[in-house]
Amino acid sequence: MQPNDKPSLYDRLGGIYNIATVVDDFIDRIMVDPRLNANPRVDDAHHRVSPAGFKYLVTEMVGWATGGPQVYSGRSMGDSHRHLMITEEEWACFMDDFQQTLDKFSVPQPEQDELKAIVNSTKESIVVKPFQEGPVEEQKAA
Ligand code: HEM
Repeated sequence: MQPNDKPSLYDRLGGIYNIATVVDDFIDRIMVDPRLNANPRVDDAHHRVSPAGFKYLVTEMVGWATGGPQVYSGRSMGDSHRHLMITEEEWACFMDDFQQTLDKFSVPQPEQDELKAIVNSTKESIVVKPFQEGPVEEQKAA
């Protein structure tokens, strides 16, 4: 970081220990959220993947996306969610869980806004459009 540059979001969040703590709470929240597990594909995957591995990948991704030294090694958002057929309503529940976690750790508003913008940038790859099969990226490619 140059002396006059604004610190990265990663640094403003307090680095990987803080990020991992927030991800730990968030993943524990979403993996048992009955609103998300009402989708049988999500429920099945939430019982198939290990919480520790899931937390590892999401922590790595958030470190990478916020300007930290981590390099995300997981699958693309399309590849890891396409088969889940996630709806707009489920997306809203996921964001509600996210808000609860951000508030629990009193993440300041500017950093909350930046984190939500990062998460929202993945929405097109994750949420399916109503009345059509397949995620948005596939529909565009078609
Ligand atoms: C309603 C929203 C979402 C739900 C219900 C959901 C659920 C899931 C589930 C069940 C898996 C395991 C899939 C499998 O292995 O079959 C998964 C993987 C993953 N998700 Fe999500 N997800 C959502 C949104 C997001 C968002 C917004 C992000 C990040 C910005 C994210 C990051 C990841 C990552 C990093 C993985 C692991 C990828 C890999 O296995 O390589 N998810 N998600």
